[in-house]
Amino acid sequence: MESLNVISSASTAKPRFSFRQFLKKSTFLRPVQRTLVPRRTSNWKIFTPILKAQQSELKDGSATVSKSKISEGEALKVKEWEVGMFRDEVAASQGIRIRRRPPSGPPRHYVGPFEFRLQNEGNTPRNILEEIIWHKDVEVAQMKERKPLFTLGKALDNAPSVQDFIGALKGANSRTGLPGLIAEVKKASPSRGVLREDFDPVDIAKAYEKGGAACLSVLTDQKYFQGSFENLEAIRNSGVKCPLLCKEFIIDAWQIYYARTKGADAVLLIAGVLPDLDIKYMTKICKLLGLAALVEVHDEKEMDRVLQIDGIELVGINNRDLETFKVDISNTKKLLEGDRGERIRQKGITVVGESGLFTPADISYVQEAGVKAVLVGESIVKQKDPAKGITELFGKDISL
Ligand SMILES: O=P(O)(O)OC[C@@H](O)[C@@H](O)c1c[nH]c2ccccc12
Repeated sequence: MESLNVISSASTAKPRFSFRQFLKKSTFLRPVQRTLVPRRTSNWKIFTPILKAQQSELKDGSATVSKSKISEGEALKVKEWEVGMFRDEVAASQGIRIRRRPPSGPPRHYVGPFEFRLQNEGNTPRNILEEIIWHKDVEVAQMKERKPLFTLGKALDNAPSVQDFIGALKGANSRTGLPGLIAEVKKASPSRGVLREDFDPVDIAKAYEKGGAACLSVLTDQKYFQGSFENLEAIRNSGVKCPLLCKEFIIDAWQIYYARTKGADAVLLIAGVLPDLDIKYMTKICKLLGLAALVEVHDEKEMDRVLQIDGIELVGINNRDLETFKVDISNTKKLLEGDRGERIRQKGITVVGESGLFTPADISYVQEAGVKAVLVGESIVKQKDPAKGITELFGKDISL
């Protein structure tokens, strides 16, 4: 529960009721109990009109026409959700600490004779991940304005056909007996700075493919990772055959459609950022577009949230805490132990060990923990010849 600071007294008059009574009466202090979707409502019921609206907007820009078919009650729920009302409250109730945007304006609440301010409501991000998300929120709004969904229809039709991302990982795993490799094309990161000065994304992608990578991950965030959608597109058009993961901070379904127009075969969904309903909705859009969704978790709580969502096939365990940058590869093991690991196996989920993998011993360690794939950036992107870097990472040539 947030603590409260009395920052000033709006009136010198004596309060009409005690401080205790006042706390009880003030509505803004009560936890928000509204849920956006009644528990029993099937998610499809809500998603179907939105997905249909998106489809018709893509076809002829007529989203408003089909949206009018939504019943009033549903439209209200959809609206609430679309505009992000109460989003942060819903997210917080699921243990998500990342807020979507800075709380704007002076956060003053006039209740009774006092003026109150909730602590921590300043417009300063709490950590780097929150800073990235706040920046992304503005960036996506601008991109959407420049290229609304209905303008993407043609580009979607002309996009290169989708490659089977999960199939490629499983195939590599059974061919080599080692985890399938997703090799990351990453120039820089907020935690490690610039990883490689002479950075040619296409050359690196080709070297990765030659070295035996099953799939590639391409950073598209510009500000914090020095990546771009041009890099993704250039790699797709360069003759490289590996399926491509668009490594982006997705907060809006529009980004998934956009990633597909640039040739993505998979997208990343970060559970530490997205509430359950967003994950459900976005994985449905991925299915519709033929994309794989790599749902990333970092702790037990996020893993448990993801495990109660149906239809998730690919889960990444990030060994790096995106809020503190601390890396610990035993995180992969911890999240795959006991009952949790058993449920993951029963559900047939392919698990990807992510971040901080540098040596053959690291690869064996996460493989023994139960992963069928790994996502590696730094240790191979830094090598003069990234293909050789892969051989060194696995302790053998996996291209054969
Ligand atoms: O460079 P590393 O430590 O091998 O990590 C790669 C990848 O796991 C990491 O880049 C990553 C994992 N999840 C992310 C989410 C956003 C940005 C980056 C990431």
